[in-house]
Amino acid sequence: MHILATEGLTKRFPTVTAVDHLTVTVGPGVTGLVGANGAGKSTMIKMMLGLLAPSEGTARVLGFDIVTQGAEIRRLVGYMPEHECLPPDVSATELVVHLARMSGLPRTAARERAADVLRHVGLAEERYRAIGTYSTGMKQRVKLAQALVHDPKLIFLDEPTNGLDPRGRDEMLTLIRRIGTEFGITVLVTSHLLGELERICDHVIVIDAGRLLRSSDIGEFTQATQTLTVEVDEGLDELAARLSGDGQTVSRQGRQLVVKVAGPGTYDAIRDATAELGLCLIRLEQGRHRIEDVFRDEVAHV
Ligand SMILES: Nc1ncnc2c1ncn2[C@@H]1O[C@H](COP(=O)(O)OP(=O)(O)OP(=O)(O)O)[C@@H](O)[C@H]1O
Repeated sequence: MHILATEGLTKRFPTVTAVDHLTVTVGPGVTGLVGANGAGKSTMIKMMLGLLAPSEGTARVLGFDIVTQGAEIRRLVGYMPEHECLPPDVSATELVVHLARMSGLPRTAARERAADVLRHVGLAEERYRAIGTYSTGMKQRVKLAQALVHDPKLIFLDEPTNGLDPRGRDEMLTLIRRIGTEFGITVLVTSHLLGELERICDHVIVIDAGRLLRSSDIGEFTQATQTLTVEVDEGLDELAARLSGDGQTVSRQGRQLVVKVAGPGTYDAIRDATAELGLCLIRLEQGRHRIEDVFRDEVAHV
């Protein structure tokens, strides 16, 4: 079942075509929309919300037409915008309760629902403090909470990890994955950082200059390769020499060795070599294609 489907969707601004004949579908689960800055991700989301009219083409979100049924779509969809847009003088609780009331919830239900979502996104006592005093990570959580408060079927998250430090980024990604799996809400999340979506998405759509480069399940992006990545605490050069001498094809990548799998004997050779050299094996893992590799290769072919 398609949650969202576009057909030749195009948006032209006076000097740039932001979205260019995009035909794509999104199903349930967590989908990543990936592209460099300016690729057209935010423009695409604004069209999906019925806030920006397409120049050409059509699209349906949850079965509703984006041109004529924007209000129906916004009733069922949550939106976390990219840019800072929160009023500094009110608390997270006040803002989220207010937005719950605006979406039609009675006063008591709005309070309860706001408390629930703020707890889910990890805002505790600070939710009573003015938003102007929050860190970037806390503000991102408030933006996420307001996107969830009316119990949407689908949410659009525009660069939710922007401005976060590595730990905040990690926590936000875990939260997004939970929203997709535990709450059963379909998620479309954008990022210009290709690698970070690998962890949380079921499906990835890659766009470049408004055009579709690729739309695939995550497994197809990160298929197993016929290599093993080996990491030891020290003695990497010794190990490389020993494995090469043993007839294995070995290359060094930073602090790791990449060993071509010639057959089951490759695993034995690595085990025996590390044991005989008395090295401490930290990692032995099957190599995988990373989204970055796929993206780089496909952009190179455009
Ligand atoms: N209202 C507008 N008027 C004119 N040009 C616009 C407008 N909105 C976006 N653009 C242009 O359209 C292109 C796509 O912008 P968009 O914001 O959709 O990209 P993006 O992939 O979301 O990137 P970013 O993460 O940097 O926002 C850019 O060249 C941008 O300058």
